[in-house]
Parts: sequence; structure tokens; C-alpha cells
Amino acid sequence: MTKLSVNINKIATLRNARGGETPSVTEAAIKIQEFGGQGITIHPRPDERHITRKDVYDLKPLVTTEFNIEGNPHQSFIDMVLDVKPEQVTLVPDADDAITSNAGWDTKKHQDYLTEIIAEFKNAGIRTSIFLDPLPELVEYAAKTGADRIELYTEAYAKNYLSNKEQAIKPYYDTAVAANEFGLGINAGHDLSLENLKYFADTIPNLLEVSIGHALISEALYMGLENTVQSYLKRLAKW
Ligand SMILES: CC(=O)[C@@H](O)[C@H](O)COP(=O)(O)O
Ligand SMILES: NCC(=O)COP(=O)(O)O
Repeated sequence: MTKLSVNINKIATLRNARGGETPSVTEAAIKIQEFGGQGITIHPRPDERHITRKDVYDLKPLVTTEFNIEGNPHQSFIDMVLDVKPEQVTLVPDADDAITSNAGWDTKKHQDYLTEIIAEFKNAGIRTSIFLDPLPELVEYAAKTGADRIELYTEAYAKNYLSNKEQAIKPYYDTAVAANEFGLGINAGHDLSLENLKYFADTIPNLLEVSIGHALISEALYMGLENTVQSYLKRLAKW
């Protein structure tokens, strides 16, 4: 079964546009879980452009499904995650000024660095996942860091899905096969949508979780949040 973790960064983006509490990030998390969402993902960035440190702490007691915190492991991020203790931390190597995440880790080059950080999270009982481009040759080094999972960075798949979905998914399939061989769990995310999700979930072997935000919150403007969450769950259902 592939779990749906809803990324609520965009709820915070909208809230921050007016500086008040509307729409409420905590209420969104509660509702998404009521509607069937199986996890809540956030990506607190150092400039707090959407999710703030306060949000992270406010959300912790309200996330009764699976709390996934994404981010570049600067010391302040590491300290916050160790303090909050979510179920999962996803390490993403994005520059502070990046508009959004735009690359996975070079796990060969950063193997020692990642190994050290991952050990800290593992000692605290937090599952670890490494954001990774669909490059099978990097999987071996991801496994050597001690990470529990990889998160496949799906922007390229989403971009090329409509023109040639078989070609678009090939590197992801190959990377997933390698991850299965090395005993790594597989998550995926970035630009997944109602349109491109089903083929991805049906093709990738042992896909454990997808985290989806931008498209889901955009689609919810027209379809409503409950209907949208449930439509995603249907795309992930195997029957
Ligand atoms: C790790 C990743 O792929 C992200 O999609 C990310 O969490 C989105 O961040 P923004 O919402 O800041 O674009
Ligand atoms: N890890 C990916 C994520 O949380 C959401 O990415 P997106 O759907 O906002 O592109």
C-alpha cells in the first residue's frame, strides 16, 4: 500500500500572504487527516516563507497519522527535528534561496556527511529518508549512509509524463529496483498530481509513500479539499 502524505506548505503560503491565521495550517492538517490523508508533510525553510518554526511545534500534537518534516539539515533544522521527533525526516539538499527543491543528494560525494546526520536521527528513533534523483548508481551510497528510505525526486517524471510516460518513468523504475535490492524503502514526491500519480504508483515496485502538496492544494481550489484528498487515495488504491 502506498500512503498519501499531504504537504501543507501551500496552506501556509496563503496564510502568510496576509500575516494572520487564515487559512489555518493546523485546521488544514486536522481536516486532511479526517478526510483520509495518511500523513502530513511540511518543509520549513530557513526564511519561513511558508511553514514557520511555530507551525512545526503547533502541528506536532495534531498529527496523529505520520508527521514527515523535510529540509536541508543545517544545525538549527537538526535541533528542531530532534526536539519535535516526527515519525520521519526527509533530508533535502536545497539552497536557502531556492524557489523550491531542485535536486537530490549526491550520495557518493556526501556519504560521510549524511551518515553522521542520519545516525543522530536514528538514535532518536526518527525514520530517515534521503531525497534522490532517479540515478540507480547513487542508491548503493544512499544505503551506506544508514538511511531507511529514499525519496525519489519526481519533477522530471511529472514534466515528461504527458509526452512519453514510459520513457519518463524508466530511470525511476531502475532506481526503485536498485533500492529494493539494497533494502531501502521508497518514497516519492514533487509535482505529482491527480493526472500523473496513478501510473507512477502502479509502476514503481514497493512504493511506500508519496508526499504531494502543490498540485493537491491547487486542485482543491476547484474540487474541495475532501474530494481532492479522496481522489488521490483512489489513484493509489490497488483494487
Ligand atoms: C522536497 C520536495 O520535493 C518538495 O517538494 C518540497 O517540500 C516543496 O517545497 P516548497 O513547497 O517550498 O516548494
Ligand atoms: N516531498 C515532496 C512534497 O512534499 C511535495 O511536493 P509538491 O507536491 O509540492 O511538488
